[in-house]
Amino acid sequence: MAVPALELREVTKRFGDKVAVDGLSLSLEPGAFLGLLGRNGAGKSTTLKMVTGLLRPTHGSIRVLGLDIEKEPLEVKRQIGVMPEDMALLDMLTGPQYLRFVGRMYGLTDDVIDARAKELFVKLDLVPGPRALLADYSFGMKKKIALCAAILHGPRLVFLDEPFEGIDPVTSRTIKDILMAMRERGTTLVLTSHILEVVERLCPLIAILHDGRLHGFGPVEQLRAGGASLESVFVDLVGGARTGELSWL
Ligand SMILES: Nc1ncnc2c1ncn2[C@@H]1O[C@H](COP(=O)(O)OP(=O)(O)OP(=O)(O)O)[C@@H](O)[C@H]1O
Repeated sequence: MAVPALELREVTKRFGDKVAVDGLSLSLEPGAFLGLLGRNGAGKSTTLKMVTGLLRPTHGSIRVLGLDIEKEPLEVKRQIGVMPEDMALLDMLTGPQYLRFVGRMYGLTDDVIDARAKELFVKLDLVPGPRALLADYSFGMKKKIALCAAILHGPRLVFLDEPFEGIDPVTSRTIKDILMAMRERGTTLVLTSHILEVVERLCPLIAILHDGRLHGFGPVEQLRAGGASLESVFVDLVGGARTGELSWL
């Protein structure tokens, strides 16, 4: 059997008394495309931070592309791509400068970086042009640059935290196409999103986190057995929405 692209065993993360992730175990085959779902505060970003080496688990073990993240954190970081939730970009740089900075960290030559950046700028319609500073980019443009930085080096495993948040519908379509093309080439992808219609169409594999625990994991068709929408499956698994009027309206 192939070495899993990602393997979590009994992973727990505590922040003081708060248990953000609680004994999470899951394994992804190479080439898998996982949609990681959960309500606000379910533990999705904490999980992504742990599997990308930004946070250490309180308990449990994580292997990424066969590497133990505790023992070989740098090698893991070299081999993966990450689009984090908080997009800590370097505001005083232009887009192409930022991508050079990121590309050099991955050992790419400037020629390769510039050629790939040019392609990405056209594809993602990054209109501010080569001279605009990241500080002046709109939220959606920052998202796009963060995506460029995550995939510039052609990683085999990519983690994307809310890639479609604040993105216009046309760019959203382009991003979906890029992700599908990466998947066809065998890249393993993990994304979080609250846009269930997008996840339903894009991700063949779904994990649903609730209070830091796995409440559902499997192929999307299996979870939706009986023809239910992913939204109803999700709401059933994590508890119903509160209905009723507000007292003053
Ligand atoms: N650094 C931290 N210190 C204390 N508590 C934290 C910290 N980071 C996360 N938490 C808590 O852990 C829980 C899980 O947070 P997390 O950001 O992983 O949720 P999420 O599923 O990504 O939510 P969202 O969909 O709103 O982004 C939350 O209750 C959050 O308040």
